[in-house]
Amino acid sequence: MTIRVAVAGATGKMGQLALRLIEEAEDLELHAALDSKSSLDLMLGADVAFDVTHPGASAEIVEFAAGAGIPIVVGTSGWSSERISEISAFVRGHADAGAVLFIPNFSIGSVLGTAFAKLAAPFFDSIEIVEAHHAGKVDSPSGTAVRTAELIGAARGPVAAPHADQRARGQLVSGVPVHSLRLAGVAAEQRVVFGGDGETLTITHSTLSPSSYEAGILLALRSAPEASGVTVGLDALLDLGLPGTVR
Ligand SMILES: NC(=O)C1=CN([C@@H]2O[C@H](COP(=O)(O)OP(=O)(O)OC[C@H]3O[C@@H](n4cnc5c(N)ncnc54)[C@H](OP(=O)(O)O)[C@@H]3O)[C@@H](O)[C@H]2O)C=CC1
Ligand SMILES: O=C(O)C1=N[C@H](C(=O)O)C[C@H](O)C1
Repeated sequence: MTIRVAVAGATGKMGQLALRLIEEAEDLELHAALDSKSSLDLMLGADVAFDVTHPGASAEIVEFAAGAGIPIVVGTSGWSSERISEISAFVRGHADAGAVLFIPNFSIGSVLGTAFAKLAAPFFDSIEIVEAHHAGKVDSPSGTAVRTAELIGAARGPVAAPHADQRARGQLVSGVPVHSLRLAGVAAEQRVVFGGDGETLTITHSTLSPSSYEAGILLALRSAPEASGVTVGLDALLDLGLPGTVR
């Protein structure tokens, strides 16, 4: 069966990547390509919608697609668990709502890095995240850092974050200090640093090329038609084979 995909954010870097993947895949077909000026009605009739736009635009796109019964894969950042809860309530309240798959990071290395961080979290009292992205990124902290911090917070409760009221100590997300760098020359990188008794552990993931997102985008697009409700994270679509699966 061919899956017809409507791409929101089609003129952007991620949107262009999605268009190429859809063109190359025999089981995917482009239904519509939307930019910031497009009517969302263009999505109607698609089997799956793909949102890679702007944190300020994503909620309207997600609600439109879900409300129209179109499953949507959301790659746009800026979705905290609090905002996701609002969409979950919306989906629960609409019997015919399309499924919503929030994927903070399509890269398998990043997903594993987050899973390893969740695994390590109960063993360390000091945990901080340093993320670096290209200078054009409009949101901070990154969606990946928010997701990682939320999973760490859920796995262990509060971390030790001395003097967290000082601005240079970062932004607390689920009690975890997150430091965001925005630098020319960088694509994306995340370091989760754990401080213990006489030791530190650092889990680093570096995105070197957008090709790292390709397999995850294809997996999410192919999974969406069969999905229901709200899913968060590519790990939910993968068998990571780790204890304490990252949910
Ligand atoms: N989940 C993941 O693995 C990844 C997620 N991302 C996230 O994806 C998003 C897009 O990233 P990227 O492609 O680099 O961004 P770009 O700036 O390259 O592209 C943004 C796209 O969104 C559109 N857009 C901007 N504002 C609006 C609006 N108000 N309504 C509708 N469409 C709008 C733009 O259209 P126009 O041309 O008309 O302005 C453009 O097509 C970001 O949130 C980023 O953090 C990025 C990489 C990986
Ligand atoms: O804007 C980006 O580039 C990225 N955004 C996502 C995020 O906010 O985590 C994913 C990836 O880090 C690239």
